[in-house]
Amino acid sequence: MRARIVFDLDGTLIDSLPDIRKLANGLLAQEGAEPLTMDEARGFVGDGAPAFIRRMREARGIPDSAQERLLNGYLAGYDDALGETRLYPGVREALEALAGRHALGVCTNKPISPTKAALAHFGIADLFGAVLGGDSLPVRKPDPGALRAVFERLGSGPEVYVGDGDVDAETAAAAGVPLLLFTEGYRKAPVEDLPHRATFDDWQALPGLVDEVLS
Ligand SMILES: O=C(O)COP(=O)(O)O
Ligand SMILES: [Mg+2]
Repeated sequence: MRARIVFDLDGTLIDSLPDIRKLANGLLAQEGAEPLTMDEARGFVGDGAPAFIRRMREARGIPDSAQERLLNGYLAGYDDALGETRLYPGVREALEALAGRHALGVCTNKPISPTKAALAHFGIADLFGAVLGGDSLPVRKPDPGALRAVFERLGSGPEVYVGDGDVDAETAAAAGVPLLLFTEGYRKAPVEDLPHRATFDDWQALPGLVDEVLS
C-alpha cells in the first residue's frame, strides 16, 4: 500500500551540526564572544533559527537587542553552510528505495531556503513531493499542524514520520502519527523518554521498519 512518509532534516537525513556551529561561531567572533562547543550547538538546534540564535545569545550574555541583527547574519550565510554537511550513511539508498513505493516529504524547523539548498546540494530534492521549513507556515514543530500540512500535500495513505529529536517525538505524538526515531542525531532526552514506534541507528534498516509499521 502506498503510504506517506515524512522526514525531519537536521540530525535525521543530514549531519549539519558542524556547519551550523561554524556559522554561529563566525557571528560570535564578530561579537567578541567565545565560540560554541559542539555540545552547546547540538543543544540549541531543533526549534528553528530564531530559537537557535536566542539560545546562543543567552549562553554568551548577548542582549535581546542583538537578536534581529544576529538572526539576519545567520540566515544570510545559511544557504551556503554546506561544506562539512553530510547525508548520514545509507540515507540516499533508503530514500531511493522508498520513493519508488511511497510518497515522501520533509517537515523541518530549518528555514526553507537552506532546507532547499541542502536537498539540492545532495541531489535528493526530486524525491520529495512536499517540503516545509520552520518559516513556511505560521506554526512550526512541535505544533502538529506543521506535520499535518506536509501529509496533506502528499495526498492520502497511511502516515509515518521519521525524526531524530525531542521536538519530533512531541510533534508525532500530538499529530497521532507513528514515529521512527533515528538515534544517531541530535536528541537531548533519553530514547525511553520519547514516545516512538521503533528506533533505528542504521539507515539500511529503515525500508524494512517502514514495512513493519505498515503491516
Ligand atoms: O534547524 C533546526 O532547528 C531543526 O531542524 P530539524 O527540524 O530538521 O531537526
Ligand atoms: Mg532533527
